Amino acid sequence: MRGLEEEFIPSTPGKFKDKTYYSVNRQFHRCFASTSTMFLWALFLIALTASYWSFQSFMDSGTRYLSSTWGSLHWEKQVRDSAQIHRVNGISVLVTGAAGFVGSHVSIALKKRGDGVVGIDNFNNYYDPSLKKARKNLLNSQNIFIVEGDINDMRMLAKLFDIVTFTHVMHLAAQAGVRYAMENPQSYVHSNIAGLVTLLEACKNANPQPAIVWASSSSVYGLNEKVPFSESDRTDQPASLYAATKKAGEEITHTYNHIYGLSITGLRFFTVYGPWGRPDMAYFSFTRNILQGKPITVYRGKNRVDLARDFTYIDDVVKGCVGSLDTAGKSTGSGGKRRGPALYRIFNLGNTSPVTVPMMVGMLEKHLKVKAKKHVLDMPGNGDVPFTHANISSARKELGYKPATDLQAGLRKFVRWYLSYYGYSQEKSVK
Ligand SMILES: O=C(O)[C@H]1O[C@H](OP(=O)(O)OP(=O)(O)OC[C@H]2O[C@@H](n3ccc(=O)[nH]c3=O)[C@H](O)[C@@H]2O)[C@H](O)[C@@H](O)[C@H]1O
Repeated sequence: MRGLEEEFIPSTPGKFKDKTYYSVNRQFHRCFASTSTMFLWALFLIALTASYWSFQSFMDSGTRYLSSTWGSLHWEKQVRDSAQIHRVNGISVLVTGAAGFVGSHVSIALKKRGDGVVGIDNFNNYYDPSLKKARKNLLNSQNIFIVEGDINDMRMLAKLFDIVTFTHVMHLAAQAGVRYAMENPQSYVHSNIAGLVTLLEACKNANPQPAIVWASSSSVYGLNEKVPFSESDRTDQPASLYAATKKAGEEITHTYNHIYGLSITGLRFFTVYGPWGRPDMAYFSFTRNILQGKPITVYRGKNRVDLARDFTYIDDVVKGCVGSLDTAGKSTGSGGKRRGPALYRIFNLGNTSPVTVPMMVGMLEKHLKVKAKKHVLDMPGNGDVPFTHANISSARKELGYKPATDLQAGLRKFVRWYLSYYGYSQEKSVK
């Protein structure tokens, strides 16, 4: 006897003979109504749905394996290749904020001497993201891979530590800028507090744990009036939310050192400037406005005293960062517990020779060969401090830090880069 399905469902369309069509059709309707046929149809529909879902998941995993998004095999290969160490006793460093100003410079310096470097950056639009993309392209050309992601993404961080045994983390991702904190306070909490804690959690969980070097800020000295600023001076009078989040970062990292044995080095950067710099900073935006014939606003302190900054050239800061990584020692924790004492250090990375803002403008005018249209304004209560001045004796002793570029020479290099990057004719503007 033939089974029902063989009887009524042709294996190949067109096999039915005309003379049997009506009787088959009658039987078909009769049988379709029968319970067993219903059951077969239901089975057929279930099988169809199941194959649709497995096809979908096949397509998803295919995309995962082939694409460059995080977690894919291709992505993992890029991360591993970038983390490869090419020198004896080299280190493998996860650089956060790698498409940023200091991050891009530090990444290149490490890669050049043969260390493994993997970057991470969220490419946010606090300032022109095309500059960050240009820095990224520069890093890619040096075989440094930058993961596009946020330090608040714990899963992604865990994945990175799963793929690579990072010996160090250079944590430079942050919401920067003193005055912007009044416009967007939440962004400081998101990056400088929540993001920092997420990163520290990932480092704490890693086995072995990396040593951490991270960017604090000269702004933690706030209203401190004792000059020059030493690391032991009071830092409990921040003048801006930015400063407060950096100060909080110093306390938070201390707890991770204390409880989990993470090696921590906090670097208080003093108004870092130079080629590939940040467009939101005064020297950068002044250059743009001067070249475009637009006015610049120069703030002035109480009693008409000029504001001053201990402007620090990027190459000097990079040396301080690399020196910190090289002397950081090991983290001692494992399995979420501290197993011995680990270093906790804080260093000023400044230049030790403050320059007033009007003097800085004069240097730019000289290099650009254009007079600035200055509007002098009393400093509004926007989080600014009147002056900064670093005592760098600790960094000199412990890191061999020795700033070598004064503001005049550093701004010349910056202007040269600016004119070339933005397509100005160099002969006309710079000596
Ligand atoms: O050391 C730090 O930890 C910080 O350094 C930097 O902050 P600041 O020292 O404030 O630099 P920056 O904005 O270039 O203003 C310089 C001077 O120009 C004055 N200034 C500024 C703008 C303006 O329009 N006019 C003006 O006179 C202004 O009043 C000030 O006196 C980083 O941005 C910050 O992220 C952080 O890293």
